[in-house]
Order: sequence, then C-alpha cells, then structure tokens
Amino acid sequence: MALLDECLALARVAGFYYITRKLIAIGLATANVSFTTLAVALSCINALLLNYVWERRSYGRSRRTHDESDQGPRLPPRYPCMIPFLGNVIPFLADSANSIRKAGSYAGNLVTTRVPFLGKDVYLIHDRETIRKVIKHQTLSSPMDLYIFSLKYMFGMPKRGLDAYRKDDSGPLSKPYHGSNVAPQDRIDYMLHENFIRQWSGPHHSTTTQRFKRALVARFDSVGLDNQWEPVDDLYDMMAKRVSAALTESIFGPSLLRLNPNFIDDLWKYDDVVPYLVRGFPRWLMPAPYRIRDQLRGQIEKWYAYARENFTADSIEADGDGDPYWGSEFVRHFQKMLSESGHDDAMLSAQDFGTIWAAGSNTVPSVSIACLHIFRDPVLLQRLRSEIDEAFPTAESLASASHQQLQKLPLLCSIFAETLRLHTKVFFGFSSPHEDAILGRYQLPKAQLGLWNSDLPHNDDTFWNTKGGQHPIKMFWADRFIVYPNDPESGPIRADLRKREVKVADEKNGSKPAFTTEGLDGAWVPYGAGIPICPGRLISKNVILHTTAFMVKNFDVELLTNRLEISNWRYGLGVGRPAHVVPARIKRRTEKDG
Ligand code: HEM
Repeated sequence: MALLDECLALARVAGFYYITRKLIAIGLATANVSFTTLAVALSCINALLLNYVWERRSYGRSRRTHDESDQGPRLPPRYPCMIPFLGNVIPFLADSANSIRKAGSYAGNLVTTRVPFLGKDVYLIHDRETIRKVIKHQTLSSPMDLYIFSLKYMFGMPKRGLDAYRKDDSGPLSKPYHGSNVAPQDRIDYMLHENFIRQWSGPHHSTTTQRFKRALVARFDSVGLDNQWEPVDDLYDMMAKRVSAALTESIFGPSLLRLNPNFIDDLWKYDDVVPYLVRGFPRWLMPAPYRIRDQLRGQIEKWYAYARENFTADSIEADGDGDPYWGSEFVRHFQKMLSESGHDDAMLSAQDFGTIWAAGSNTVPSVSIACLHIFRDPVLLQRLRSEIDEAFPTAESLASASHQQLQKLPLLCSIFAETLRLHTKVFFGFSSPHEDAILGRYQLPKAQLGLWNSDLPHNDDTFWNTKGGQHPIKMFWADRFIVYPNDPESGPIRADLRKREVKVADEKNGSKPAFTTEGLDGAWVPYGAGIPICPGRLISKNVILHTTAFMVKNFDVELLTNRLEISNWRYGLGVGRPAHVVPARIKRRTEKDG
C-alpha cells in the first residue's frame, strides 16, 4: 500500500513536471520571454522536482527501516517538501486537516515524523507508543514561543508584556529547569501555572462548579420558557451563549457581564474570526478581527476599574472563593500577582481575555454538540433520561447533585467522552527547553517544537472499538466508552487489543455497565497530556456533565433538521462548530412529563 502510494505520488510529480515544461514552452512561444530567463526558470523547476522525488523516496525508505528497527533513540524520518526553507508551510496552512493526516500516518499506521516548516523542523508525534512517552516525560512543557504567539496575535498582549514571557525559560514547575537562570519574581510561567492548578484542581474547582450551576439555571430561567413549545432559530447558538455566560460568570463574576451586556455576543463574534488571527493576517489587511479583539479588552478593563472601586475583603463569600466583583480567588490572585510583577491593565486584560476564551471555546461547543447528538436520537434520549431520573428523581435533586455523583452515570460520561473524541481536533504543543527529550525510539531535540493533533489518535480505527464496523470511527456512538459485563465486545478498545492495553481489569465494576477510559493513554487526548495538559479539564468535565443532564432533565427539544455537520475551518483550534444553523422548538418539562 505504501509502495503504491509512493508510485502514485511519483507519477503525479512526473505528470506535473511534464505539463509544467509544456506550459513554459507554450509561454515562451507566445510571450516575449528571453531564452536565458526561461532556461533559469526551467532549471530551478527541474531541481525542485528532482529534489522532491528524491526526498519522497528517502522518506519512504527511512520510514520502513525506522518503523521496523528497534535501535536506540533517533530523529524521526524527515517528511518531504517541495520548496526548501518554506518547507510544508503552503500545504499545511491551506489544508491543515489533510496535510496533518498525511504526515501523521504511513501505511495505515500513526507515525512520528519530522516536518520541515519555515527553515525549522516540527516534530509531529502521533504514534501511541511515543505519545505515552510524552505523557510521562518530566522536562516537557508548553513551548513559551506558542504561548507568546497566542498572547500576541490572539489576545493582543503589548510588546512590553511579551518581553516578560520571552525572558522566562524556567518552566511551569516549582523547581526551575536545570540550566535556567531566571529570578524567582520573573518566573511568569510558573506563577501562571501554579494559579491555574491551585484554583482549578483543588477545592475551588467545586466552588466554581457550584457557581456555574447557579448561573446556568438563572440564564435559562431568564428565557421564560414554559411547557408550551417555543421556536428557536438556532439551538446551538441559543445553548452556547447561555453556557458561555454561566461559565464566564463562574470564574470572572457577574460584574463583568452586567457592566458589558454585549460581552458574550462579542466574544462569539471574536471566536468566529480567531482562525484569521491565528493565520497572522495583519491589521491593515483585515481590521475587523482586531477591532472586536480590542473592544473585548476594553470591556475587560472597564470592569477592572469598577471592581477595584467596589471590592473589599468583606465581599468574599462564605466559601472563601467567590465574590460579586472579581468573581473568584483565581482572578483576585492573578490581579495581585501579575500587577506586582509589572503587568499594567493592557497586559492584564490580554492575559484574562486569553483565559476567558480558553475556558469557553471548547467546553461550550462540546456541551452544545453533545446535546444535539442526544436530542436527534429519541432512543438515546430516553435511555439517558432513565439513567438520570433513576439517580435524581426530581429537578431539585439533580440541581444539588455533586460532580462525583454525576460521574457515576455511565451513559452520561460516555456521551461526554465520545463527543470530545469525535469533535476535538486540537493541536497540542510541547518542548524541552534545555535538554533533548528521549521519547522511546525517538528523540525530540532541545528547544524544538513537538506537536500532535488529537484528530489522529481519536480516529485510529486500528485501536478503537467499532464493534466490527457497526459503529464506524467517524460516527458518534454513545456507548463507545462503556464496558458491559456480559458483552466481551464492548468497551472503547478493539476486543483483540483489550487484554494487552487494559492493565487493571474493569471487571472491578461487578455486574453493572461502567464508563471507562482504562488503557486509553495516548489514544484519548482532548485535553493534551503530561505536564502541559489543560489545567481547566476538571471544570470542563463538570460543566459538560452537568449541563447535559440539566438539559435532558428539564427540557423537551425537537430538532427541525436532521443535519449535523461540523465545519473543518477551525481545524487544530479545538472542538468544531456546526457548519449550519440548527432550528428547533423547545419547551420546559413538568413533573408530569417525568
Ligand atoms: C472541552 C473543553 C476543553 C478542551 C478540549 C481543552 C483543551 C486544552 C488543550 C489541548 C490545551 C493545551 C494547549 C497547548 O498547550 O498546546 C489547553 C490549555 C488551556 N486550557 Fe483548556 N480545554 C478545555 C476546557 C478548558 C476550561 C474549562 C478551562 C478553564 C476553566 C481551560 C483553560 C485552559 C488554559 C488556561 C490553558 C492554557 C494553559 C497553559 O498555559 O499551559 N480549558 N486546553
């Protein structure tokens, strides 16, 4: 198969070469081009094509020898490119999805590849074995360059702010990296991560979830739905805006949104133009994305002034976390810590804007799309309702349920995991700034960029269970992550690989169906993995489980379209968005309906 692919590619290059020569000859005949100019142009094209043919052949050869040999760690095979220096920039920017899939697999298997890109090599790591090494590696962290890129292009951090980030190569852990020499007060990477982890993994992740639940109920109450059907132009948009407002409020408090009533609408307008900012379109060429970004930062700065004026220590709620002005200890701590380290309001607002967007940009579409999958399938809806009703007979008992209780519902959890498996196509970057990282049979040289896209491991049908093709990997299967005790063919991993991959038997769950992610390290990676893993994942899971259960318990929804297509336009930025509106009608359920 690989050989056939290679032959076809060579045939295509030969065809292209022949046609180009013919076209140039015709061009010469019709236009008045000097023979010397043409000869030079032809020689360059010849050289590029021959070089490309050569590179393809050596890639195929080294791929076969690398993948079959178990010699010590080495650089992964180098992916061919047509134009030296530029490398694969043009195909990767023009069609990221297709290019990543091609470079990340060979002969039907996921592989690790070195891809030339703008004079550097990017290490695309997609085979499970190497991903598992990345997860355990202690010197890998989010590359500061990527962080600076997003702060600059996506969130508008001023140059004076970026310099502080540029100077820090000490890493995100309490102990600075060996070889780094950064003063403790300049360890911005560590300060940020320590706050992320302290606030979103410890007890405050529960208080944040409680605030989210209250805000969600209030957002849906304010729509004024009762037990009569109401038309909705776009159910996705209707849900997304409400979940987004509740999530933003749970971390940043109610004042930000009260002072800026258009904040959430503007945030989602901004979200639509993020792909342009990420591609680096300059302001003079495309001013609109920059305008909306600046407006949002202005709204954040207006909120700072109000919160500073009104907040006192007495405003902090009894749980020691929430307050009506700054919203949470997370924000109060950032304000204090970053101001002390020299951040002014423009720098702070870029940082906060980044966090607001990071929190909602994947969580909100995930939960909205999960609900679309559920409401378009009456059998699934009924099964999920029974599961929820059995555990929480009334709306009140669900409202007061803890996230630990929700995590005991196998179908709900499986829908969460399957939605993220199918729809998260996120790039996850990492590097080892001071020393080479040895990742099993491959080596990631010091300070080089390692990258994977969750799309590839999430769609590897040599690994995932499709029940012999009944539930194709590109389709949503609500039960994919459930092990049924009397069905040896169930569970997320293909039955023939299961024994090898699952070390701790999930039979521990006895005779009941159980949700499992056992054995999925390196295969299910929506939040990334290892040290640079998403710090908001626990909150995100709580929000998705709670909102899904809340919608199913409290509302009847009839979708007025069968379409559910997810656009590829944001490939690499996270969870996709529907490519179309989803008209529906909705009504509140009463106790009688239950
Ligand atoms: C389905 C939901 C989510 C997904 C799929 C997701 C995925 C990710 C991934 C893959 C990264 C790492 C990117 C990289 O370093 O290359 C990341 C980073 C981050 N996420 Fe999430 N995330 C989600 C929800 C959240 C939530 C709810 C929050 C906040 C409460 C959050 C906050 C962040 C932050 C602040 C970072 C940057 C961390 C850093 O500087 O290293 N995320 N997320």
